Amino acid sequence: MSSVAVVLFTSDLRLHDNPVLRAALRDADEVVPLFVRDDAVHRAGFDAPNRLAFLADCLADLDAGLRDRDGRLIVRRGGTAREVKRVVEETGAESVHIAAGVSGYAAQREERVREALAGTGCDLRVHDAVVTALAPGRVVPTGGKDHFAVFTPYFRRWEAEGVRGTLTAPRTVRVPDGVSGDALPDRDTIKNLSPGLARGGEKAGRKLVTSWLHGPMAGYEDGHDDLAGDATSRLSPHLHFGTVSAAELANRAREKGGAGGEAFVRQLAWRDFHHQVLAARHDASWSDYRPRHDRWRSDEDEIDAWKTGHTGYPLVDAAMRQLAHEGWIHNRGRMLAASFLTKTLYVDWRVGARHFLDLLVDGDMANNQLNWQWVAGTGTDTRPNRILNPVIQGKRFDPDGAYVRRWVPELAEVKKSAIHEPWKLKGPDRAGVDYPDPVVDLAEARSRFERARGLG
Ligand SMILES: Cc1cc2nc3c(=O)[nH]c(=O)nc-3n(C[C@H](O)[C@H](O)[C@H](O)COP(=O)(O)OP(=O)(O)OC[C@H]3O[C@@H](n4cnc5c(N)ncnc54)[C@H](O)[C@@H]3O)c2cc1C
Repeated sequence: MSSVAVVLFTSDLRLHDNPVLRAALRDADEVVPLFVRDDAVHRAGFDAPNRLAFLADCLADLDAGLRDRDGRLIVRRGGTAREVKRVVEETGAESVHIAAGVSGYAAQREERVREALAGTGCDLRVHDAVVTALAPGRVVPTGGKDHFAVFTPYFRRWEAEGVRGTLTAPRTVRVPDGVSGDALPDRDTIKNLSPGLARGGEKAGRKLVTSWLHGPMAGYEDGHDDLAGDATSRLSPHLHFGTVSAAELANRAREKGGAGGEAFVRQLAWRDFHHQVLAARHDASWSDYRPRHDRWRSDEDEIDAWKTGHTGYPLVDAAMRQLAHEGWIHNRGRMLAASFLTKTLYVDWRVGARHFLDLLVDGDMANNQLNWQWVAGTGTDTRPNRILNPVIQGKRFDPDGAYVRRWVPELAEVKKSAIHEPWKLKGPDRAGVDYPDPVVDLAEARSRFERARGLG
């Protein structure tokens, strides 16, 4: 009789460089490639339409890739532990393989699967360095701490440790007969999608990687902050869903080398850095990593102006409108939008993080929550009280105003000298522009924040 293993796909929706799939294929003659659409994700409001649509693409592509290899994807809906147990009982599987996750949800899911399998004779095997390039906890600071709280020393150790080797995709995946699944989710039935949403799937991800490595990555060091140039990889949703492997990407970028390659690999280490923080501190998803005793403001009109891109600060508004349109924002735009909400308006970072999670196609517990905390000064930033000024940021990172004009069409005709300060326009020039006055005065907002943090 053939032996069977289950591969429980989670944030690793790929066939290339997938240690989970490879290990299952080594263990058994036949493999059940399983994805469970867990009701808990829905209950937590984490299946936002943009991510659900991207996920639908990923699952369809994974299924197609498996079919090319004589297999298929089994999708089930319900509780993950219950569905895994059912598949184990139906197939007599002797092992279940899963990637180690970093969030509280992932830890709980793993625990529930372990409990469900207890007494069945089927082992749970958890694989590291699947979701991240380097496994969380693989490098730790001297002195007994379980994670790094500062990026630079982490990065030194990350680089010295090196990333595991890349694995090839399997040629054949034999799936036992008679295992039933639900229909794949249908992207076309998902409502409230951002109109400019990217397409998901491993094929799309690998294509993007190849064109990135052989082209724009060379200019990444100089160009990564140029908002209008849009010269970053846009690989974040693929890394989030695991259609692109972080380890393989780091290896390939390193091989390609150059200043662009090095700068890009450093960003992948930032991703690992936030993941190792969350793995050690699940509470940092929604609680201050370093409490500053903030007594946040909550003005609904101001929050609404921020969400809809009507704060009167062009660069903030451009970023927020890009979010609504694409479900994605350039990193510089994310930093500015988050600084404006948490420091200029002095609104709780959780309000902003929730809104980003509702729209971002790459919305991710580690990267979103910990970057929000970093910007809010409740996280790992060693300068927690810095405030980004939207006018200065605009002049520096969008000097011609091309990014603002792209996303805030009301300002399309405004001349370069006033594009980041349209309130300075006079008479008919101002009257002809249907754009709000600033929601807050920057100097007053700065004093308010500094007082609140006990600095002034
Ligand atoms: C407030 C805020 C919220 C954010 N929310 C998310 C999120 O939900 N999901 C997410 O993937 N990223 C998030 N980021 C990090 C970063 O903005 C995005 O990863 C990046 O803009 C994605 O674009 P890219 O793929 O073109 O990045 P590139 O510049 O091409 O970088 C390559 C990869 O490195 C990683 N990376 C880059 N910058 C960071 C960073 N600061 N922290 C962690 N990883 C990084 C990402 O995986 C990215 O895809 C957030 C940043 C801020 C300031």
